[in-house]
Amino acid sequence: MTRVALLGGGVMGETVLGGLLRGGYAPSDVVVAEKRAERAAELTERHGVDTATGPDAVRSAEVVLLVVKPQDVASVLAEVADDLADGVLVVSLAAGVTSAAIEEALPEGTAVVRVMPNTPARVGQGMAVASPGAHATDAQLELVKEMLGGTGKVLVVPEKQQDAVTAVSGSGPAYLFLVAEAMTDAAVTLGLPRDVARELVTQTLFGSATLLQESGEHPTLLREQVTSPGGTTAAALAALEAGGLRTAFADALTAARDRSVELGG
Ligand SMILES: NC(=O)C1=CN([C@@H]2O[C@H](COP(=O)(O)OP(=O)(O)OC[C@H]3O[C@@H](n4cnc5c(N)ncnc54)[C@H](OP(=O)(O)O)[C@@H]3O)[C@@H](O)[C@H]2O)C=CC1
Ligand SMILES: O=C(O)[C@@H]1CCC=N1
Repeated sequence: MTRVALLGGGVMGETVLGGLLRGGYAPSDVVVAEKRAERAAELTERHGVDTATGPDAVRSAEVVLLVVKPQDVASVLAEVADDLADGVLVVSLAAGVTSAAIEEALPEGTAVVRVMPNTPARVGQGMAVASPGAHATDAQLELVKEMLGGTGKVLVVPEKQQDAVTAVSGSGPAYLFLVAEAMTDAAVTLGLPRDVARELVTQTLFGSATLLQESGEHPTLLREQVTSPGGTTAAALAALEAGGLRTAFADALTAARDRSVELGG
């Protein structure tokens, strides 16, 4: 199996690690470099992986996964640049940071692939979107797709689309969790017990996403099928439109896209 160094063992680092292990990687194939010692120990205990400093982790790695905050990418690259193995593939999961900026910080010709994952990868239902940098080969892109297979779906797009992708699928789970929270609170306000409200909301989101996925039908059609003339749904949708839901989503995704561009500096 490909030898992997994972730099940054936070929320997304552990999520990707879980996906690798689910996809057939052994804990001995992966070494993690994580700044916080207690967090590194936690990852060893939970997943059985070794931890090391950044330079030690990358020395024998064929693939280096960069999973630190965008603001920390430059410093982590400076830390490991001299220790990268020949022919290494660097895969960055950092929002906003371009493959060109990473290539610039590494030895000439280093292969880079930029990826935007999301947290449903924790349960194997992630959406990861990959874009090859200037020096990544088709075989390296295939390797990335294969490596991320255990996290869920993987799509390849031109890198110029990555800031918009980040706004949609990268940050997207947070919007839907906010909807779940808001619906649950509203259900409690209507008098339902909280555990019942939570189950109704969770299964409704899960069922609706599954229907959208499996039917292949347009969301407008599926929405219309729920909306009986003069009924309850029409009343609710009118209130959501009056509350500016569509504009709020358009503004939210634009703000996320703009922030991604900004993080790329
Ligand atoms: N969370 C998400 O849903 C998604 C995140 N991403 C991207 O993934 C990346 C990581 O995000 P996330 O996991 O949420 O962030 P976290 O802050 O949870 O994880 C980053 C980890 O890296 C550590 N770290 C910082 N510098 C170094 C270093 N030099 N060597 C080793 N470890 C280091 C941090 O320690 P410390 O906290 O002490 O700095 C922290 O534990 C980001 O770039 C983000 O844009 C992409 C898509 C979705
Ligand atoms: O909020 C963030 O910046 C990261 C990137 C996408 C999801 N979380």
